[in-house]
Amino acid sequence: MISIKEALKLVQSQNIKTTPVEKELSSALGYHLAETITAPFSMPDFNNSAMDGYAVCGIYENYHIVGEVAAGSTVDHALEDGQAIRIFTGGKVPENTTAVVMQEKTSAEDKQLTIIGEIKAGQNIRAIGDELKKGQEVFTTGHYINAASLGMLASLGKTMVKVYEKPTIKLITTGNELIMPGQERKKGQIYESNSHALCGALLEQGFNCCEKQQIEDNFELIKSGISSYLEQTDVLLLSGGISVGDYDYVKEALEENGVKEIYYKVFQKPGKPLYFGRKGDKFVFALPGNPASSLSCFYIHVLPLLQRLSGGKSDGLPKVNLPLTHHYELKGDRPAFLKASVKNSEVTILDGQMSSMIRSMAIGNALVYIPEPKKIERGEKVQCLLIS
Ligand SMILES: Nc1nc2c(c(=O)[nH]1)N[C@H]1C(S)=C(S)[C@@H](COP(=O)(O)OP(=O)(O)OC[C@H]3O[C@@H](n4cnc5c(N)ncnc54)[C@H](O)[C@@H]3O)O[C@H]1N2
Ligand code: MOO
Repeated sequence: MISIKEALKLVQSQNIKTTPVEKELSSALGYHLAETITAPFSMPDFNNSAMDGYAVCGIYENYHIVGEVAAGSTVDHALEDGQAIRIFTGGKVPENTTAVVMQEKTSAEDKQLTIIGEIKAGQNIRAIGDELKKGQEVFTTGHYINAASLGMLASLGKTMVKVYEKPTIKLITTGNELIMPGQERKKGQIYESNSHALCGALLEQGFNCCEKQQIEDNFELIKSGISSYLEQTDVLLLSGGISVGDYDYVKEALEENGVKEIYYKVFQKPGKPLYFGRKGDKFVFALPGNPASSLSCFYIHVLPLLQRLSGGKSDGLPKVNLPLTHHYELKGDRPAFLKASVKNSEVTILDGQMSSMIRSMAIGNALVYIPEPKKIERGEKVQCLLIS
């Protein structure tokens, strides 16, 4: 059995292959850049008005109005001393403009403009290069494309960007006791739920479960299920059948498929019988079947690999240290990831910590990591992994 730190390091140290692809900007949300972006022109690349008002030349109380500049007008204007021009937000500021005065601080009659209050040179002018200079680095390789990045890239005139492809992911759930929601259930059977939680977690984190299947506890069926999925996917996830029971066939079926074990069993709760292996460029995680174990193992151990495979720089869920709202004692012997709720910059460890219990995870939004069994006082800071 290895420690959590060792397990994470083993994932982190894998040689991986990332694939750069060209994507249209409209479908690049959630990807990581596979190129460095530099500004092809300054932003803004013409001096423009930050207000609806008047561009004025010189600092006076009265000006002579000589015309108008609407946003989008490409006509070149030049002001002379004592002249003003009507201008609108985003409009190109004429040559020789001293400042732009917002409409509310002026009064205009015929061609005569009177200023109310003081004018400061340069006011309300968005100058060339204020945000970016031509040639300046905008984003580096690995940058995560969020909504604002799409806006930034579009404002630089980009229609295509080079991003890292995301890994393809398939999921096999195993267990004779599992039936599908909607089917009639007999005592001894339960509804298969892990695939729903795992596919949801994948989506939540920007990945897709391309295909999933449920296989009964039958060695040959599990072996051939693994074989066909492994051929077509970058990452194979399995749930259940990875412990030591007589019907736990997953580990052996993976071996028979030529998957090399990187680790098996992590000293943690939940998720002790976690398996990680690889075959060539393909990675396999066999997650323990208990619902909370499989989902926590996904967030803690699978997500960092998926992030690396998609060219990202993050290392799993975001982490913060927050004070606990109550006293807590971690019993047992294993380091634990406890289902918790973060609210108002504090964290509460929830009831229902057993590996079979998923409701506490559903109503919570974080996992609290406690590295060893101990008593923790109210107000003491603990590490929180933020799920949402
Ligand atoms: N003798 C030992 N028994 C167990 C050990 C151990 O060390 N020695 N470890 C326990 C721990 S810890 C875990 S976690 C589980 C993991 O076992 P498996 O990965 O083999 O999972 P299963 O036995 O198939 O299932 C466990 C549990 O979860 C339910 N389950 C499974 N798949 C699903 C699904 N897709 N949807 C909903 N629920 C699912 C299943 O019915 C079982 O109740 O092993 C312990 N045992
Ligand atoms: O590791 Mo298991 O997930 O404790 O029940």
